[in-house]
Amino acid sequence: MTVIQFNGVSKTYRGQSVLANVTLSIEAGRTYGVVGPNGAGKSVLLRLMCGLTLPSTGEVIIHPDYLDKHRTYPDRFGVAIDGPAYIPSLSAEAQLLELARIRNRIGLAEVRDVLKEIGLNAPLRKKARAYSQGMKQKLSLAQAFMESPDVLLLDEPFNALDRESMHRVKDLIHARHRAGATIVFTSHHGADIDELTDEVFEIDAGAVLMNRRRG
Ligand SMILES: Nc1ncnc2c1ncn2[C@@H]1O[C@H](COP(=O)(O)OP(=O)(O)OP(=O)(O)O)[C@@H](O)[C@H]1O
Repeated sequence: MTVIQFNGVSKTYRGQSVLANVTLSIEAGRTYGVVGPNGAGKSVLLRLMCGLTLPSTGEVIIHPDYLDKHRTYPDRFGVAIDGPAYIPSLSAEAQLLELARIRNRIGLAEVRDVLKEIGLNAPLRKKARAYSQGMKQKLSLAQAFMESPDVLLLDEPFNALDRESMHRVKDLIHARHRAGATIVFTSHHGADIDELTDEVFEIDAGAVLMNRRRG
C-alpha cells in the first residue's frame, strides 16, 4: 500500500527552485533514507510528506487510512523535523502529557516509558529551555515516538546524540519497523543509512533519485 505519493512535485522559494518535478511513492512498512548535501532539500522533502509545507506545483497524496476523521491532517504520523520543537517553560514529561491529551491515546505511563526508552533523564523540575542540545533532540524524538505511530518522519534523528542514546533511538526505529511502521529519515552518515534503510532517496540538484537497497 502506498502511504504517501508525490506526483510531479516542485517546491520553489522566492523564485529559487529546491525540488523539481519529484514523483515518488512511500510504501507501507518500508524504511527510507534521504541523503544529499546541506541545502539539498531533505527537510523540505520531509515537510512536504506530512503537509507542513505545500508543493508549489504537483500533488502530495496521503492514503486516506492515514488521515484524521475529517480527512484533512495526517494521523498516526510521528514527526521530528527541523530541530527540536518544545515548550520552553515545561519539563519533558509535562509537555509530552499536554501533547498526549490532544489525541487521548496514551497517558502518563506511556510518556514515562518513551522518556526512559530514549534515555531522557532530566530532573522533573527542570524546564526544557534549560536542556542541552542533545536533551532537546531526545525530547523532539520522544514526542515523535510516543504514540507508536504508523509513519515516522525524522530529520537527522541522531544529531547531537551521544553513542548510547543513538543506539537507543536505533533500537526504537528497529522496533517500529518490526511493528510494520513506515519510516523516512534523513542522515549525513552512510553507516546509519546502510544499517537501517530499505531504500534511499538521493537529492541531487532538485531531482530525487531512488536506490533500492534490499527487499
Ligand atoms: N521556509 C523557507 N523559506 C525560504 N527558503 C527555504 C525555506 N525552507 C527551506 N528553504 C531553502 O530550501 C533549501 C533546502 O533546505 P533544506 O532545509 O530542505 O535542506 P537540507 O537538505 O535539509 O539541508 P541540511 O543538510 O543543511 O539540513 C535551502 O536552500 C533552504 O534555504
